[in-house]
Amino acid sequence: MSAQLINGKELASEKRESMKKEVEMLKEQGVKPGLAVILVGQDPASETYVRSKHRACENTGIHSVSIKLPDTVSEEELLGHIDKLNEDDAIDGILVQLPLPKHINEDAVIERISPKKDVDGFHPISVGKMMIGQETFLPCTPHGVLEMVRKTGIEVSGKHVVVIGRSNIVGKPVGQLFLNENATVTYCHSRTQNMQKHTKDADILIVAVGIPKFVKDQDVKEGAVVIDVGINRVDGKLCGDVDFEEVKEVAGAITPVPGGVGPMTITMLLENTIQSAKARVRS
Ligand SMILES: Nc1nc2c(c(=O)[nH]1)N[C@@H](CN(C=O)c1ccc(C(=O)N[C@@H](CCC(=O)O)C(=O)O)cc1)CN2
Ligand SMILES: [Mg+2]
Repeated sequence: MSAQLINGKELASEKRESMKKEVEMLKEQGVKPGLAVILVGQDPASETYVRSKHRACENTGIHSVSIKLPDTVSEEELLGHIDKLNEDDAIDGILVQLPLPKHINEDAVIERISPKKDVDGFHPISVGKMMIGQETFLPCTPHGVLEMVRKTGIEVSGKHVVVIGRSNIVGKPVGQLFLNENATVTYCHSRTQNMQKHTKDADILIVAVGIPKFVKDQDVKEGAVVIDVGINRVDGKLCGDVDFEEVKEVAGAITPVPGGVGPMTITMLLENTIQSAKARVRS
């Protein structure tokens, strides 16, 4: 393998160590950061992610509250839970695990969360602030991606960043975050013609397309940084959207799956929760 491995698990645990200290300092000032996680239904992957979030909170000293609702819950009842959490002074961050069952309007749910507690960074106010470069909660996966690229030590300013995927959770915001860092950003998606022409020109290639091993060695420029946001289960095994075995021979640096972007997503959620608790201290 010629590429540098960008180890998300390691970076996440380094960051969590310094977060523990920040939480201790907040507690000395009488504030214990609190996160509420709402899970609707019993999707096994979502249950795993929610468990990981609670475990990460526990290890960092953050108080976490779990609200589990059946997949038959009405939108109104779910919104009622959010209203209560918005008013709860012990809660600094609220998140609703996505995806939600089809009968619930995801946009309405996200918009009900107070922007002051929007630690996922999905609320239109948070998204708008990020777009115009104002301080706000940054969405966790895109922020984790930026931190991982920073870890490689390569300068982002002026680089060509190509994003494959345009979801509201990852693709669109990750491109915006890199634009805010003065990168030149290209988005590729299902309607893009001659995608390889774009990907082959990327200094930093970010892949969030949801197709196992979609990116092959011939799609990547020699020495590029390749960030794989995909998490796919194939024959009971996890793999990303990048064909790791092929691409690692061409890339300059690459993230693995598992152990890459995933652990950083949860770490950036902790960071947002701590940021929100700090705002509580100041208020
Ligand atoms: N409300 C939200 N919903 C969802 C988000 C989100 O940020 N907020 N992101 C994803 C799921 N997600 C967090 O919620 C998440 C996904 C993956 C991982 C992770 O650590 N993955 C591990 C592999 C774990 C496994 O065995 O499956 C890895 O990549 O190493 C953490 C968080 C969608 N929903
Ligand atoms: Mg090949």
